[in-house]
Amino acid sequence: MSFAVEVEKLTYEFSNGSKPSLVDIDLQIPWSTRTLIVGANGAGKSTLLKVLSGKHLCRDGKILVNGVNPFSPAATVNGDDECLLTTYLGTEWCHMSVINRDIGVSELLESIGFAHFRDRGDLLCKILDVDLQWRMFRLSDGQKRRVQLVMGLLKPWKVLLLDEVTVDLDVIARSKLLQFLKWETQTRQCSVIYATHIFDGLADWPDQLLHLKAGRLVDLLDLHKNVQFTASNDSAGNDSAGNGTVTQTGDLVSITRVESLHPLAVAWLSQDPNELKQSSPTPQPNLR
Ligand SMILES: Nc1ncnc2c1ncn2[C@@H]1O[C@H](COP(=O)(O)OP(=O)(O)OP(=O)(O)O)[C@@H](O)[C@H]1O
Repeated sequence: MSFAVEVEKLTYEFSNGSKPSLVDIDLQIPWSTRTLIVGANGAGKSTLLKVLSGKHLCRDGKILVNGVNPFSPAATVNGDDECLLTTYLGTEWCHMSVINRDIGVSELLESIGFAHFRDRGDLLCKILDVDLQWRMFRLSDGQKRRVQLVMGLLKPWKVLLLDEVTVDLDVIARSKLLQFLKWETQTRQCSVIYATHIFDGLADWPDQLLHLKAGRLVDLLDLHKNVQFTASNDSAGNDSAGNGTVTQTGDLVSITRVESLHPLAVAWLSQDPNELKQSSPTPQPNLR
């Protein structure tokens, strides 16, 4: 199969929506790659990930994941019962009720086939520092999220759709998780698509960057070809707060000083429509 994901002329509108949440999207995501989706609140990131996961039926446009329509009941990985076509880990998944129950972590993991995927499960527990002796109701939010991630990633997938599920993780756990996902894409044929507002530690993680703006795909950058980080400390290259700045010459985006995608996300989003900005002035605090 040539691409992990192929999308043509995809337009999607919720049945109760007043306008389409995704408009005329064309996209090809190669195998063994990591894609980051950048966009303002409401830009369509979650909707795109859910459509790709087969959660929403999309009548307009073509969507293929591993060559099959992810909404189709027959959307499985040909000849491989051990691998899921897609895994979507998003907000609703984060709120699964079982994580607050008085249940042991090993019992919880056994109930979803830990024994069958023992090597992968042990590796995930090690990476996410999960102790099988823990009891769920005694854990912190971040520890619960780590157990959930072990559960969500236990069964291998062809395409992983991550909808900002790392907010509760400490920096070490997040970094190890990102390294694990990178290793996965390098060692078996799979791809990861990750929507996030947190750009720390991501500079050398993605292969490509998508920018969604009001449901449209407005930028698609190949990180290896179109983005460079320059080491210059010269003040002309930085904003007043000393953060990196972004300049674009043709297809090449240069990010100065900081090796981070944060300045690029800020540059993109600062040009995006923001209904709040247009409708009312920012309220000023009353300091009297
Ligand atoms: N269940 C729904 N019913 C109707 N409209 C929806 C629904 N979910 C999302 N939308 C609309 O679709 C558009 C895209 O929403 P989406 O959740 O995909 O944005 P997002 O980029 O993931 O935003 P955020 O960064 O806030 O998570 C928004 O205009 C939103 O109001």
